[in-house]
Amino acid sequence: MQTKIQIEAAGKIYTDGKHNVEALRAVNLDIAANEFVTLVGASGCGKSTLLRCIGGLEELSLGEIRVDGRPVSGPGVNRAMVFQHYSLYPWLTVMENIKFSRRLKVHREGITSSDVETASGRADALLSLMGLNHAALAYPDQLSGGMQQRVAIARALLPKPDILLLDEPFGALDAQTREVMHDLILHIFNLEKTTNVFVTHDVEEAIYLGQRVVLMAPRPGRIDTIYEVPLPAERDQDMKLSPEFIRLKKEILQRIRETSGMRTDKDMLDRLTRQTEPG
Ligand SMILES: Nc1ncnc2c1ncn2[C@@H]1O[C@H](COP(=O)(O)OP(=O)(O)OP(=O)(O)O)[C@@H](O)[C@H]1O
Repeated sequence: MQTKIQIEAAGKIYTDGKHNVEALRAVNLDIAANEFVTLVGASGCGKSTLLRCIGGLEELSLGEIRVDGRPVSGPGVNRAMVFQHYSLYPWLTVMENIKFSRRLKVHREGITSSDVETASGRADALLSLMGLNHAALAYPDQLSGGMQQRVAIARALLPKPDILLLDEPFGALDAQTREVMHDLILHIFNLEKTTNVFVTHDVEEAIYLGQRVVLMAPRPGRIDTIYEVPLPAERDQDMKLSPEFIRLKKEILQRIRETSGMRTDKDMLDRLTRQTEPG
């Protein structure tokens, strides 16, 4: 098993000069090439921070992240990010959006126009893969949320990244569209052989997509538990009804509740009832 991403004693402290927030403490994690890892945990446990540090959008305060053995010191074309908000350019068509990063690089890094031609072939292929051929000339505001996110994913895949970093990419979509997107993202993962790190609040999504689910805990942000997902590599929606799936979902949800520092509903109800009882 070849290690793709090594996270070693990673720490991140945000400070505004007066207050410090320890967003990550002593995070250690190795992610193999062509592995699909999902990150879950209570709000504020550092999932997005960790993803942004892998992407090079944020600098660690302590420790190191290496990709292919080389320390991450900023963003790179080998690591593409997809966010919850599609961040498409409203004045560009679908196809122009997909090719946009390539166009920018022509100016910035002296990529030749023949590189751009090759990218155009790939852009066409990605457009079909996403089922968006009919929408190539449409503008983002003419598309549904699911279609916009497919454009954002195609744009991220255009430069053939080895690593896809996804921050709640389906968080704004309705349940049916999410299911379709889950199968699409798994299909792309198998085709493109990327290494995926996927942040989500949705435990079911984390289990369905991930080979491992990394549960993080807040204050300070840290890894609490790593779960191997006991499902066959080839997923299908019916697996969500299997006893292993349901058992793991329960276990992870329970642990998120325990680590979130919030009281369980029953505790809270008992307390409220006591406070409102007369005498
Ligand atoms: N730019 C920033 N400046 C200061 N504090 C920050 C910044 N970004 C994140 N934080 C803090 O760091 C901690 C971790 O935040 P982060 O967004 O990584 O968590 P998360 O697990 O992704 O949360 P959520 O699930 O709510 O999106 C939180 O306490 C957050 O308030």
